[in-house]
Amino acid sequence: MIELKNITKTFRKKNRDFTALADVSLSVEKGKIFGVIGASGAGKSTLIRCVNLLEKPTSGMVVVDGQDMLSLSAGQLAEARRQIGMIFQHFNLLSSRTVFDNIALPLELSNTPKAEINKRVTDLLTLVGLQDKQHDYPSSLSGGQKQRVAIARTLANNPKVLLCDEATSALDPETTGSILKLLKDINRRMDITILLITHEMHVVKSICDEVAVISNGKLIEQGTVADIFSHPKTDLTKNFIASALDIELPEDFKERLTDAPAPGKHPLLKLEFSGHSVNDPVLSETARVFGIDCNIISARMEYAGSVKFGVMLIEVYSNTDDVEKVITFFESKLIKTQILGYV
Ligand SMILES: Nc1ncnc2c1ncn2[C@@H]1O[C@H](COP(=O)(O)OP(=O)(O)OP(=O)(O)O)[C@@H](O)[C@H]1O
Repeated sequence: MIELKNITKTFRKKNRDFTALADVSLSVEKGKIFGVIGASGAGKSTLIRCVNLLEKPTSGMVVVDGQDMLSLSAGQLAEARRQIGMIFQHFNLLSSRTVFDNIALPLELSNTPKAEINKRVTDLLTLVGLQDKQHDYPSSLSGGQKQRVAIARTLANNPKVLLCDEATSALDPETTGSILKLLKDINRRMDITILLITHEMHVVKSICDEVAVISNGKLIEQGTVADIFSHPKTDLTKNFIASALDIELPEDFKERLTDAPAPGKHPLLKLEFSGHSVNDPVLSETARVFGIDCNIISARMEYAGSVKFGVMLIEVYSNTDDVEKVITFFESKLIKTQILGYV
């Protein structure tokens, strides 16, 4: 449905050429959700804006639903863009129009008959769960409600593709979850292909089928979410995954945590499981082999396909010498292990 082939984009900055995208190629199959993740300035916005030619690539090819976008006339491009919806971090609603009228706008612009507009907008309001807000103005809505209006508005034209430019970055975690669920629902029910950009791996983990990691304008890794999560190759990808899995030490432990060992305190270890880790019952083996008990303080284990990955914080009931043996044992199972301190 979306194909970017060898896209390069250079900007002229202070009389010098700056390469924002370098030879980027990606392909999104119909009906899939594809995420592009990267840090600030990596080139994510430039990349997604190349799909509907809000940004014209310096070289390369953009094909959407079989159409070579760069070969279209202005009229054909306007028509093609109607098939490509886009939502933004800051919603871009018209403050002088009600919720209903914001959603109706694209239909008015395409001269849709009034009765049809009423029916379509009412259906869309139901789809995004905002029937009771139709007469309200954007200023009285929460961020999540504003994004629902923006989603309904972009769906009014029945697009085949939805581009999401950091669509949940301005929202709190709970609202983010509900918007991601809505996007997944739209993808499934309406068979809309979604390309999203984000700097948050949990967004990718929640709804994407495939992911590409962008750094300095280059795609440095791409594959299915299961593959990338279970076998990340680059440090950047590993860091993004770690941020999606990060777990907090409970307050009580934070207060008691010291850097140095002390009588009566136990080492607190952080174990990181990746797709490379051996899937053995390591905690019970530790107890059996070394006679050392472990207490799980906090854990977050996830599965990508059949591969387990995640983070676990454990308290080890042993003296300092013994803990080195335990760490060596975990490392032999390819579980990355670190002493966080003593509690
Ligand atoms: N119109 C422009 N003119 C000059 N440079 C630009 C232009 N647009 C983007 N850039 C540069 O291209 C690089 C990539 O920008 P882009 O906005 O695509 O990054 P991003 O990954 O979306 O970042 P963020 O998450 O902070 O929005 C940046 O260094 C930016 O300064």
